[in-house]
Amino acid sequence: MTDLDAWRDLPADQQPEWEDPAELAAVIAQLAKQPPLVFAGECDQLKDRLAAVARGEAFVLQGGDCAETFDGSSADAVRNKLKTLLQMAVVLTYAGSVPVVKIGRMAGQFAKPRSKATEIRDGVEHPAYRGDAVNGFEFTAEARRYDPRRLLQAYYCSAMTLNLSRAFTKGGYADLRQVHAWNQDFVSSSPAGQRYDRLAGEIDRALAFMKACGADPEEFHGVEFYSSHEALLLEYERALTRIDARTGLPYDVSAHLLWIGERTRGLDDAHVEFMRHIRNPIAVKLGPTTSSDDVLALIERLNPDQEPGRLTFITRMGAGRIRDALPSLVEKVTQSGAPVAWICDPMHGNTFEAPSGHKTRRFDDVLDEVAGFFEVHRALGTHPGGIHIEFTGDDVTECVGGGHEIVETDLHQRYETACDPRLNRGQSLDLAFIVAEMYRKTH
Ligand SMILES: O=C[C@H](O)[C@H](O)COP(=O)(O)O
Ligand SMILES: C=C(OP(=O)(O)O)C(=O)O
Repeated sequence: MTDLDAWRDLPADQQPEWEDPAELAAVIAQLAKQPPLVFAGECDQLKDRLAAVARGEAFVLQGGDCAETFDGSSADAVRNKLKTLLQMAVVLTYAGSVPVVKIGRMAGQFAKPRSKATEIRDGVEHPAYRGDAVNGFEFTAEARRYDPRRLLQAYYCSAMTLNLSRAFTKGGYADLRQVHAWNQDFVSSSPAGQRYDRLAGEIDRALAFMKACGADPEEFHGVEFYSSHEALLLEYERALTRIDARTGLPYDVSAHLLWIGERTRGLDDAHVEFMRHIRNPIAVKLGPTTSSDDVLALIERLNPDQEPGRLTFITRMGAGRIRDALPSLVEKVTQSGAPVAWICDPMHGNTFEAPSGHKTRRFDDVLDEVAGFFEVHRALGTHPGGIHIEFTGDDVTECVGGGHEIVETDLHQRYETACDPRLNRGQSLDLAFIVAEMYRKTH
């Protein structure tokens, strides 16, 4: 058994108990023959970018659906998400004056850890929905059956999404001269759209000025875009791990960046063991109960050689906890000298159930957690390295508050998430403007 399989002997949480091991084995054998979705050289490039973030020279914008779905892997849905991400990135770059590393929570985010193994509705119990890679969202025995063939479908949908993303980000759509075009369907209908349009006007003038001066850099005509997802289903991630011909080292070619979730970051558990051996840049989610010893031990296990850009921490403490829970972690890591990037996920510590039964989040709590993140880093003289959000490019009504003032009784109108509530396009843009302002004030 190689190092890449050592996780098999360790406890692995959140793994579906597939009914038919032979069927799983056949699917895994198929997956192991599929072409890589990303290349090791691209993963190394992202590692370099994240090293710059850890040094305080760039900012990460990471986001996408809570749970991608097979039906949602359409050209329109992918374009809308990318468009929103690009708009947010432009706001952060221009108003925050910082290079932005753009990472989609896209092209692979098909598996979800759940708090409960089953769901009960009106006295009927079925397995919980664990993401389209595992079972279907519909509440029937058939849909909720764990079906390993879905892993192949997750691979194909990831390939499709990544192909579209590469085309959109390199094929002219992401050209900075399109800053107005990304907003055309949005401008008059929303305060965030109007504010964005004014900023786009300033960018247009700056571009015209630069062109008149003879400067038209290549970076203005496309963007670097990276994919990421939670490395939850270890059989899937292992099947997509390949030895890089250049270096002879293993990379998980299912995405550029993989992260370990809050529920599966046990030091001696399977997820940490698997991730220790792949050479991608990786991240770990840290919830409010994380101790500084946990963090130092994770660094020792996952990045013993202190490779810059290899390890990012995504904190998700909750708005009420971040100011107390984060400082000691940042202090201890800083004292240790380990080169880590810190990113704030202001979503996962701020979920609650509305009286209607919808899971939701308050936009103000999201802002407050980001504000707390900036305050802590400012006080400690460390770098607030980015944000990790759940958002969509559509006008859903899943989180309350924001410029359009969605209230709890509006949630049913367009509540479309397959798992946790996402910011809609207006809320995402509002957030980008506010974060840009916070960033500028810290620097
Ligand atoms: O996205 C994160 C988790 O999968 C999600 O918050 C779990 O939700 P649950 O508590 O409804 O299972
Ligand atoms: C499950 C997630 O988050 P966390 O591990 O932080 O709960 C997630 O980001 O989908």
